Amino acid sequence: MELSVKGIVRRFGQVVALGGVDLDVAEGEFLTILGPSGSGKTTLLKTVAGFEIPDEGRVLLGGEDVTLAPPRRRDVGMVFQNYALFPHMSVAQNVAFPLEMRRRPREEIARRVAEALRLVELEGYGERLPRQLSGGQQQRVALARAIVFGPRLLLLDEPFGALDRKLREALQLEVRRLQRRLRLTTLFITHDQEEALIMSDRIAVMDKGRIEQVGPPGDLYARPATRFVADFLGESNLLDGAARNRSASIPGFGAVPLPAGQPDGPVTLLLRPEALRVAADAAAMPCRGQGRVVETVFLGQSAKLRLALDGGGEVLARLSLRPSDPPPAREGETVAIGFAPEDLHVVPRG
Ligand SMILES: Nc1ncnc2c1ncn2[C@@H]1O[C@H](COP(=O)(O)OP(=O)(O)OP(=O)(O)O)[C@@H](O)[C@H]1O
Repeated sequence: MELSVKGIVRRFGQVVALGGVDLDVAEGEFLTILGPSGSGKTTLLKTVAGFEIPDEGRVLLGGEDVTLAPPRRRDVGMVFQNYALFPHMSVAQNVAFPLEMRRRPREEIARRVAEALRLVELEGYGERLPRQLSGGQQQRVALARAIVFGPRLLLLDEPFGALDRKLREALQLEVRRLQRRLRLTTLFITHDQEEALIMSDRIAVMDKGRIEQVGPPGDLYARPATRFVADFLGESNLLDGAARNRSASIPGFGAVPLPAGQPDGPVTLLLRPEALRVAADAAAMPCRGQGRVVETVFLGQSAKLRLALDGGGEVLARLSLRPSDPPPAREGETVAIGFAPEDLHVVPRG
């Protein structure tokens, strides 16, 4: 493993910011830490960077224990939300800074700075000052500065947070391409689940100083290990029912079949909104109920329907639409709702 975090505990007085975190990041991997505000993401990143010393646990980089090593000894490149470029230095001087610190020869600095600026598509911007650049360009300079010295690990803490949506999407893809091309081992922090799904090889979902689950985006989305992960990553219907003899009775839908090995007792089932069908499309589905359309939201390529179930409770359906499709249902209308049992996922814990 390029980066291994083992049993990290960090307390601030009564607050347990990190409550025993284990994490491995492979060489060339893009791993995202996703979690709500206050879950401990930044504290974890700072511990890896060397700005925080943990109360317990170890940080290994390339097999070497760096838990107590100062940041400059760790060979880690970093980009934060708020640019943090040196305002009085030109773009080229900003990018050259890590190489100057390492006392690299002048020709090497010139060559590497030019190459880094080319990689972030800012050739010809070397003489400008940061304030003469847009927010997105400044973040690209910060990225060039973070990679110019060939770091062993790249740390990104909400680097697109201050940018508008269009620019953020463009930079997300740009960073991803660059990261793949250079095979940079990357630890990325965000609270934006969509961003995590787009960027990552794997996602680690954090809550209250702990990692709830780690896995590829598709796995976490389809098979969340906890209620928190199911809820935090994507939109979800969490249906509480009672399991008995490989089926569960769910209010509004009656008995639905469960996978083998499911013990009897209370069970929480995840049903993603896109698994639901309504009105005529529901007829062919093995599991069916009925509900009243409480709200419809048109989203262009899809529509979102909030439905009040006959048995009490609500579910959210997401229906994909073709341009020629009529509206799927009107508010106030009562419609059939259906789904296939293989789209149910039993949420294991919590
Ligand atoms: N220096 C500090 N002193 C006291 N408490 C701290 C300190 N740094 C972090 N904390 C607390 O530790 C917890 C985790 O904070 P952290 O900044 O790591 O969360 P986060 O997930 O990065 O949040 P955000 O997304 O809002 O940045 C919070 O409860 C925070 O208030």
